[in-house]
Amino acid sequence: MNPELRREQKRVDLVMGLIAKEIDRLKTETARRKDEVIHIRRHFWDEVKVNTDTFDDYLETIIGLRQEAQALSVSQGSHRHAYRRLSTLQRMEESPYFGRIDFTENGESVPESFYIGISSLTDSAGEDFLVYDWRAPVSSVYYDCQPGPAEYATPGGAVRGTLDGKWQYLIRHGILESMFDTSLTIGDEVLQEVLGKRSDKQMHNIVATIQQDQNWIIRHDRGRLLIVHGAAGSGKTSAALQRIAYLLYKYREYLNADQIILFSPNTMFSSYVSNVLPELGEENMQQVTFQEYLEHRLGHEYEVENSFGQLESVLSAEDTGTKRLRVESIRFKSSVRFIGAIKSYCRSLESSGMCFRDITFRGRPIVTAEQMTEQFYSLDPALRLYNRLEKLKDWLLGELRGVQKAEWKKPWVQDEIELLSEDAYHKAHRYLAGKRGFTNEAVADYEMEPEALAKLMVHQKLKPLRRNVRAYEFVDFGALYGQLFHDPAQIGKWAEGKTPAEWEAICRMTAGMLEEGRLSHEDATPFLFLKELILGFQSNNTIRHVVIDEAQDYSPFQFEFLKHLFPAAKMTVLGDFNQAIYAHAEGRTDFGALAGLYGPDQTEMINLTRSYRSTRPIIEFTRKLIPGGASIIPFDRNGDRPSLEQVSGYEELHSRIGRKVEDLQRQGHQSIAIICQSAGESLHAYESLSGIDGLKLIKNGTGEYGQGTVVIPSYLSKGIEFDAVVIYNASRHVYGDESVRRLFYTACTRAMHALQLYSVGEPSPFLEEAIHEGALEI
Ligand SMILES: Nc1ncnc2c1ncn2[C@@H]1O[C@H](COP(=O)(O)OP(=O)(O)OP(=O)(O)O)[C@@H](O)[C@H]1O
Repeated sequence: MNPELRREQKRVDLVMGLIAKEIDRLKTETARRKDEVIHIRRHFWDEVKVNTDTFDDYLETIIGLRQEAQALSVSQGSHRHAYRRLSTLQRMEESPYFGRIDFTENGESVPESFYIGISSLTDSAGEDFLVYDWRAPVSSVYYDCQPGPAEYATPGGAVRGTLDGKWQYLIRHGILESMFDTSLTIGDEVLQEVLGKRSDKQMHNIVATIQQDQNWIIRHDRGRLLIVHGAAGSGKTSAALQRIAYLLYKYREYLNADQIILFSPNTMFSSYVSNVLPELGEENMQQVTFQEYLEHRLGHEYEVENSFGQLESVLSAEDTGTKRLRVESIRFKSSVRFIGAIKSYCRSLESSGMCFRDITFRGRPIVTAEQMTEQFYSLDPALRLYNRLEKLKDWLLGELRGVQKAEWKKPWVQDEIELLSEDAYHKAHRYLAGKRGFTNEAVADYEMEPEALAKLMVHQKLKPLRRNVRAYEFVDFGALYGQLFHDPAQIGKWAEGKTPAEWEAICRMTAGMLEEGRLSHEDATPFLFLKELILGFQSNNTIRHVVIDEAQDYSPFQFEFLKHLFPAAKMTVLGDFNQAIYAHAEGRTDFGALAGLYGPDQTEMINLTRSYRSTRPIIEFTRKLIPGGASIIPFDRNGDRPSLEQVSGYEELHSRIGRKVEDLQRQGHQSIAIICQSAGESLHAYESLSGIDGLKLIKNGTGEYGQGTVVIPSYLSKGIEFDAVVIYNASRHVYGDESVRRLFYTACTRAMHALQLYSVGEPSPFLEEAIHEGALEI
């Protein structure tokens, strides 16, 4: 061992010793805190005397309860805090730090060494930092600067000085295996090693090798909207997750993980990325898919198609006319123009056109839709729709009180009373006794008046109606949305005459679906938008950051919607238009239109062009599949050239894939994906390849990303990666239409180390350039 390594190993030993001591202390502390929590929970009610006899007793009970709950919450908080620190230190036990900078601050004569790791660590006196958190202000020098003049921002202003040198450390279980002088580029050696590893079933943090442009994204902190457009594998998801960790660190006093929400493309992706923040000692942010959100808000009234269903219906449409109609419908209903049309429609509802539902009781209408319309439009027209609906709601509740008065003497009430079960009868007795002031012990003394019971009976029967009125169920949103499509010419005017060519047919198609209780994916967001415009947006003010991954898949409509939904939040949007697989994005190549969301002053954009996921030969191939692909820069990692085998039929295809998978497994690839275009093709492939050991079929709704060999539809493979990818059938028949080019590109870019394509018959025209230029072995 050379003297420098020996010296550095000594330091590692010192730090490891401190970590071990701190871990011991925290183990004792977490055990103690845990006991404390269990004790408080177990004896919670022993400590609180519940007495509500007098107001003072009641008050004392409440105060006692509060104190106990507070003690429990403090203990739980301390336990959580100690436990999290313990987990972080246990991770640091594997590798206490990964980098070092020597920085001489202006005015000082000797450089100071800063060691950088996943979290800070001070000496036992708590005075000197032995390790700096990668998110600390000074650590940005490590990611951003080359030797020479350097500076970093702190809350107190910029600190200037000279960066004298920069090192990368490879420490495993306390042993310093190597250290590199990385003054010029950050750890290409280490990056090589990290990227050359086999994939894992969960994504890992990249803090040891964050690149300069990624660091810019992570630390960017100006304006409302940050847009990242980056090539496949350029680290967008990684940068987004480390950015969340950074924000949680920087604003730890005001921000917690629950105030950040990540919109992910599907639930499998959510599970795939859920490890990164805990690995960095942070709690996970909230994760949701847009579909989950839609379903949550739309309830069960409609059968709501999901985005994959929409894609499948376009992919599998046999007849070109139906397909064109659907694509046109999707594109128009996702556009900013349609948002404008819906807003105009809403304004028109201020003077006429509201749709209501009759309120019926015991089979007959007690307030009709016509009465509601009359009442609604008799209200002050200066009031907003929502305020008028509130007034209408109060009026309806009044009408229900009138019904109650009118009904209690009717014979049906007596009939119902006679049918009451004993239990229900006693319940009513207890309830009325309580209302008359009888205490629990004296309930038996109360003699129930028949009149009170009859009134109670009617009151109970009307309860669901009152609940529905309070929830604005009397507004017929389905009819309101459907009405939009009754007069194709009117919406044309609102959309400034820019409706699609087959607009009338689209209107008929939409109205038909709504009547059948179905809501297509492209209608779901506009439907909800209309509802919210009328009822007032149910916004969420607690969320401070919204991160949208795979953002090319969101329509302008969805962005507008999210902006309204999270009015207090900043947004980070990450995507790649070369992977835009949905019909609404056809023809769109960048996020230019998004700048209008918060205005140019509040918007920052960055492009990532270097790609890390795949070997150089794979990237040299995939970038030939898309226009402008030449600007994608591969990270220099060796591997075999992707190869294409043309077969004459499915039988041959399946036997070749079987042999190839065996071969890949033998080479040690742990995750192998056979990627098909659609769900139908996946099922066919899965059934035909059943001879492959442990083969799994991934379907929409598969919640966990596992390892092994899988068959997966192209659109579900978004955002994730595999050691080796087999493209099931890259033929002209399957990937011949320009509309699926991006889908094909997405599928091919999932491969980290090996990529094999098969084609039954003539290969896809997308491959021509790659074949011509020798990027694909045939
Ligand atoms: N700086 C880095 N250091 C180490 N690994 C990195 C770095 N940047 C990216 N990677 C790795 O590259 C792979 C791709 O990263 P990621 O999934 O974040 O890219 P992406 O841009 O979101 O890709 P896509 O758009 O194709 O889904 C991951 O394995 C990630 O760990």
